[in-house]
Amino acid sequence: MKSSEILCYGKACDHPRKSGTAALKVENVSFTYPGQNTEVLQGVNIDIGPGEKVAFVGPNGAGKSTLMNLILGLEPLNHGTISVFGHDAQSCRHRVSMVPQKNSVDWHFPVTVRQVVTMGRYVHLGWFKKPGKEDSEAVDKAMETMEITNIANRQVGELSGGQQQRVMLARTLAHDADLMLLDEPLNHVDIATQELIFHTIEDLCQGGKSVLVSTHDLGILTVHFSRALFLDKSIIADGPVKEVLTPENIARAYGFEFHKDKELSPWLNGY
Ligand SMILES: Nc1ncnc2c1ncn2[C@@H]1O[C@H](COP(=O)(O)OP(=O)(O)OP(=O)(O)O)[C@@H](O)[C@H]1O
Repeated sequence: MKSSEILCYGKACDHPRKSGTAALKVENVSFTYPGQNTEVLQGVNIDIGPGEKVAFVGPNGAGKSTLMNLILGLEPLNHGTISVFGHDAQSCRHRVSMVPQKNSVDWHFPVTVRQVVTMGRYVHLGWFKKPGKEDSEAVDKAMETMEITNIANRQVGELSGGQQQRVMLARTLAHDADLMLLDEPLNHVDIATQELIFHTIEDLCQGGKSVLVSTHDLGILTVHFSRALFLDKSIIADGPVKEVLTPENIARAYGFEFHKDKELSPWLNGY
């Protein structure tokens, strides 16, 4: 995926949020990439409310990034519907922001940290209007939250993996979307950055934002999430972490056989 696609938000719509509607509603979505003949998503249904923080779990190739790209409108939908706060997701792209997987961004793009974070404001501005005081303040605040103010003038290509991840999160904060899709935000980050990311997500959800976080780290589910969605082309399980994080569901999602008598990893004991 090109940086220009990831950084494109589409036109801001002025549809008010419909009261009582889900932040995200995915209904019967199936998807096949153009020119391919295998479905990568099959009959997916998801309903996420305002203020919810949901872990999105599944093996490599399960379709997590594909679904996030469909929600953001980066791929055209083949089958089913996706709505955001009661409106067709395609017409409400400014309400949704995404932190893409780190390796899907072209980090050689010659821009500074501050310029990337400011891109989060273009959805409110359009590409041709200059950022004003309010935008500048939003950018400052986002950089402060992600603790990157001291590297504001550095080129993003020169940064470490963890610093780049903080920059992409700051851009999302500056965007101030209502639904945030974070695609493996914990990859390449140290424990301090992980903690910062979790605290930030928690604050966002307390403020009514909805956040969907894809992760391969099942160990964090019980600590940081109350709800988890297991996907492997179709939804394998969806519900409170305490109920869905079972050896059977993990085995189903990751496609291995579960033996009751086999010893499990320590963090699964008790499930
Ligand atoms: N542009 C594309 N064209 C064709 N097939 C694609 C494309 N992008 C992804 N795929 C395929 O779609 C399937 C789902 O991939 P996707 O990246 O959505 O999975 P994922 O769950 O995000 O995996 P991971 O955990 O490894 O990031 C895979 O089989 C992948 O090969």
